[in-house]
This record gives sequence, C-alpha cells and structure tokens, in this order.
Amino acid sequence: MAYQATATAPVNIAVIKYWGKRDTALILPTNSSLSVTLDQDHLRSTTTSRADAAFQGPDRLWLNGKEEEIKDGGRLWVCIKELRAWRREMEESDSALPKLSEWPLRIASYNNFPTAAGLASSASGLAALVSSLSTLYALPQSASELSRIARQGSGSACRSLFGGFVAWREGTSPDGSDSLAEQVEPASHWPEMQALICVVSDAKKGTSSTSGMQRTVATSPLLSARLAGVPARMKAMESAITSRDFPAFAELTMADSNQFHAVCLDTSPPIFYLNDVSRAIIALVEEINRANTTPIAAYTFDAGPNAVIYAQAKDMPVIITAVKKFFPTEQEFTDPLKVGEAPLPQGFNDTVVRHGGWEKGAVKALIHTRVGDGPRVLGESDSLLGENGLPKVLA
Ligand SMILES: Nc1ncnc2c1ncn2[C@@H]1O[C@H](COP(=O)(O)OP(=O)(O)OP(=O)(O)O)[C@@H](O)[C@H]1O
Ligand SMILES: C[C@@](O)(CCOP(=O)(O)OP(=O)(O)O)CC(=O)O
Repeated sequence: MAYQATATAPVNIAVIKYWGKRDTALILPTNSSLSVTLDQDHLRSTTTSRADAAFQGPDRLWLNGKEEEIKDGGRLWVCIKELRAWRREMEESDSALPKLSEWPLRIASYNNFPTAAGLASSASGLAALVSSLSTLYALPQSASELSRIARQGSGSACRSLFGGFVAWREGTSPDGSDSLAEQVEPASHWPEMQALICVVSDAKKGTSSTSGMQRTVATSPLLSARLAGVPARMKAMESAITSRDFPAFAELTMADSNQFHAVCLDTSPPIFYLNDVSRAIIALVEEINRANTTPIAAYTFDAGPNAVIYAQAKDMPVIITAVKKFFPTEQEFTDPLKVGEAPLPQGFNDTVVRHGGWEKGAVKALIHTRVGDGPRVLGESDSLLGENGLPKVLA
C-alpha cells in the first residue's frame, strides 16, 4: 500500500534580508527578516512524497531528475526526521492510522527555474518538501509550526510557507521554538504589488549564502551596526505594507539591499555579489525614481547579481520600458501579465546608464510576476513519481 502527496511552494524575495546565524545547527538568525511571496503561476517548486511499505532501503530524493544524497544529520534529513516524528506521535495515539512513519520515502522535486542561481530555489524547494510531507502525513500543525521545520532546511524557506508579505521573527529561545514565520498581510491586501526579475546570471553562484553569511558574522565590524538598525526597519516596513505606502516600502527595500551588500563588502575576504550590470540597474531605478519625484520602483539583490524590481502594477509599464531599452535581453520577453509599456518620466537623464545601453544579453531574461499565495496541494495526476517510485521527469 502506498500513500503520496504532491505540493507546490513559492519563491520569496526578502525586502529586509536575513544575513547571519546565531546558531548554525538550528538555523537561528541574527536578525528578523521580511519578504514578499511571488506567484507560483510563474516560479515554483513542485514536490511529490510517497511512503510505501514495499520500498527497500533508505529514503531517496531526486531534484530535477537527479538523485541528491540525503546525508545523515544534513538539512534534508533533519526536515524529514522532524516531520516523521510528528507522524509517529499521531500513530502512537491512534492505532487505526497506517504506520507511514515506518515506511521508506521516495521524494521527487522539480524547480521550474534555475536551481542554486540566487533565485531562492532553496526557499521554495524546502518549503515544497515540508508541504508535501506534512500533507502525506496528514499533520495537524499550523503553517507557522511547519515553518520551524522548513527553517532548518534553509532559513529563508520558512517564509515560503505563507503567501503575501511574511515576517520571520528571529525569536529569543535557544531551542529555536519561537524562531518562525508569520504572515504580515495576505497577497489580497496589496495585489498591485508586482516584481520584475532581471536575470543577469543563471549560473551557480560563487559564495553560497550559508558560507557567506557566516564569514560576515565572523569578520564584519559593520554587521553590528546593521543588526542594531533592523528592528526599527522591520517596524517601518510592516507599517509601510499595512498602509500600502509604496514610497516608504521602496526606500526601506533599497536601503536594506544596499546595507546587506555593504556588509558583504565589509567581510574578510570580501564577498561581491553585485556586478557592473547589477550596479547599472541600481543607477537606472534611482534615476527613474528621481525623475518621478516619488519612488515608483524598488530594487533588491540577494546573494547574486540578479535584480528584483518591485513596483505597483500601474508603474510596471515604465519600468519594463526602461529595462528593455537599456538592457536588451537575449530571450525575447513575452509578458504573462501583459501590462504593456509606457514612456519614461519627463526629465529622465539617460546618461546615468552607459551610453545607448548595454549589449544584448547583459540581462539574459526578464521574469514578470506578482505577489502570490502560499503552498498548494495538487492532485494524484500531478505526481512526479512513476509507479516504480522513480521520478517521472528526468533532467
Ligand atoms: N526543489 C528542491 N527540493 C529540495 N531541495 C532543493 C530544491 N531546490 C533547491 N534545493 C536545495 O537548495 C540548494 C540551492 O540553494 P542555494 O542557497 O545554493 O541557492 P538559491 O536558493 O538559488 O539561492 P539563494 O537562497 O541564495 O537565493 C540546492 O543545491 C538543493 O540542495
Ligand atoms: C540573501 C538571502 O537570500 C539569504 C538567504 O539565505 P539562505 O536561506 O539561502 O541561507 P541558509 O539558511 O544558510 O540556507 C536573504 C534572504 O532571503 O533573507
């Protein structure tokens, strides 16, 4: 007898960044963070988990058709172990339940966008794993309780268990019980919020977030100044979101991204995630905002050169026009949200970006999406596992 569940989970892009751990084993952060969940219609991880008494040997997992080792004591292993323990508790108190916790697992996952390229695949991937397993095991735990498990898979993954605008509260407890995610506002609160992802590079990045942030904690004198300011910034960001104050949201988002990259530069040896194209995108957005007098766009960069530009739907046509003009893409851009284009603001000074713009392909592709909801449970027909327990989609 086999039981299985398939779930999808979204990507989230932080506007107040998580950068630093106070406990590397439990993944407890040095500061709270806040993110926007992006629409799974465009970017998602899909995961099928199956438990079968007939499976032999240890649990196995495939990512994009390729087997990944579930290392003893590793992050995937910890997430699976904790969810299985919750299932076991249920089975112990209700003998009618099938003993799924005793059966080996087969797990297949698929990301519909580049993995490990600074597009937050570990966040959506670990959230999809936790969602599919908690559905398979019929766990009663809330999304916030599940976020504690996802956090141990990858810190930022805890925020992908919710849609909309999501805070990860750093917590104070040494055991991590209060370091979890909660929704600040649902997607429906500010549906005009959209994101334009400028894919500058989809190659695997040089310095992983995990090792980069620990080097910052160990060596950056600037980090303590950043940490002292985050609580006030979190408060201001939550109030900007609650009151749908885009200019305030934009100022805080850009300041936090710049401060995060400043502490990276302050790390020894320094970490450079931004490149010349990233900096040119910053200059472009700053100039659009200057010419427009109030900010209509906000850039933010994670641990890589790709830009995410947040803007409201009404302003996205201007942003798309500007980005396409100065950064002609390799891949033709067809906008799924079909917002169209619009002229640049009066007084826009195009000398801020290299004369005439960048060569084709400096920005490889554009992904236009919007704020979206949390994990979704799919049906049997969406299973990624074949009857034999091996993945259907091979890379
Ligand atoms: N769908 C998935 N299921 C399980 N694990 C995944 C999945 N997608 C990604 N991962 C894990 O996350 C790793 C990539 O994480 P990494 O932090 O290096 O990149 P990223 O998430 O794209 O970037 P960042 O988090 O810095 O924005 C993969 O090598 C894999 O171990
Ligand atoms: C820059 C960031 O994207 C860093 C994300 O770091 P990870 O969550 O990938 O790190 P680990 O907890 O070590 O897996 C900022 C953010 O998402 O808040």
